[in-house]
Amino acid sequence: MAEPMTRDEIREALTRLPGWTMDEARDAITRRFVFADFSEAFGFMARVALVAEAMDHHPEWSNVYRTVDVTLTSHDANGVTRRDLDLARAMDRIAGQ
Ligand SMILES: C[C@H](O)[C@H](O)[C@H]1CNC2=NC(N)=NC(=O)C2=N1
Repeated sequence: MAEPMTRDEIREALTRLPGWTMDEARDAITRRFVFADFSEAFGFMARVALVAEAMDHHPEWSNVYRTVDVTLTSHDANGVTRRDLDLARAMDRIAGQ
């Protein structure tokens, strides 16, 4: 089982992922992405889905029109691991935000 990161380690890593915040209650990191319209939002999700599958690490997310709310946590570690940070970085790159 992967080891979860400490809250201090997560906090330090999030200084380089400014759009993301810690959800301590859920031992996760979260971010809200807002796009120009639904088509952009869904295109983002489609591209992220392929990256997540390739990483074998998947987001918990919901989409309402042009907004995508994302929660990342590592289920097998019951907490945040480097895989969550890697996926967050990939999502930011894909979103261009
Ligand atoms: C069997 C499969 O490899 C595992 O369930 C992977 C899939 N995607 C995953 N995604 C996330 N977020 N956490 C996991 O622990 C995880 N495990």
